[in-house]
Amino acid sequence: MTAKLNARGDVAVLVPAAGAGLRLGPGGPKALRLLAGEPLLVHAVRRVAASPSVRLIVIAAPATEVEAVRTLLTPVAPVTVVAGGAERQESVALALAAVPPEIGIVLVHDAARALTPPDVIESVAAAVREGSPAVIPVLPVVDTIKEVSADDTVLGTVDRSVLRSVQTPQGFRRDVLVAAHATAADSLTDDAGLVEKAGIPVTCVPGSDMAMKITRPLDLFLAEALLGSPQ
Ligand SMILES: Nc1ccn([C@@H]2O[C@H](COP(=O)(O)OP(=O)(O)OP(=O)(O)O)[C@@H](O)[C@H]2O)c(=O)n1
Ligand SMILES: C[C@](O)(CO)[C@H](O)COP(=O)(O)O
Repeated sequence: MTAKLNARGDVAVLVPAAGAGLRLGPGGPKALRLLAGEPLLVHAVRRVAASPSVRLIVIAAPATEVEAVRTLLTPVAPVTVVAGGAERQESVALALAAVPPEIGIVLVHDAARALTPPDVIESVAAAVREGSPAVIPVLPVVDTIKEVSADDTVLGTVDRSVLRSVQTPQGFRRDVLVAAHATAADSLTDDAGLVEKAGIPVTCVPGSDMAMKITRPLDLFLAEALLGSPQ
């Protein structure tokens, strides 16, 4: 059954899903790779659609898979599908262009973080609604972190108490995200980075182990185990 989105919701979620998944190895675009028999994108969109704040979902799909992604997601949730770009940042900008101006809160959420629970999506949206212009879910860093030189000599040990591992969804006031993308001079790995560069404060909220990014082959095994664990 297709999940209905909340017509009274105030949030659009952009789902960049156009990446090749090179680090995952051969097997086609990562968002369409299977986890427990279903594409990662289906897992991700199902959880986004279960978030009561969400009124609109825009997917940036691999350019050759736009129709296939529309067909794939028809039984899952009503979505808008656009062709993504060569870089993640371009895919996000293309999806952002499909958000009507009356939606004031925009979240950007990697298809690769396929198991992110709806409550993380809700807490990011709530923090933007309560007045933060930009919000990111984070986890503490658990390893000791070293700074090293190009020849692998240790230069020093970084104070990890001031570091955070950053997840998605990242949430923004729509005007803040639009301005950050419009003025972006460099390619950055996340959207909050663009907002930081514009001098706008970015607030952290707790992330979740379930929001891990499926990047390497090991991550698929870990995600499959997480799916089977009590959540
Ligand atoms: N041109 C791109 C590149 C990435 N993404 C999306 O951005 C998210 C985070 O990217 P990452 O996990 O690094 O995915 P890939 O770029 O596919 O991975 P790799 O670097 O291993 O190829 C993913 O959902 C991916 O589909 C995108 O929409 N468009
Ligand atoms: C946006 C992101 O998921 C935050 O951790 C991440 O930066 C995606 O990009 P990457 O290509 O894996 O660096």
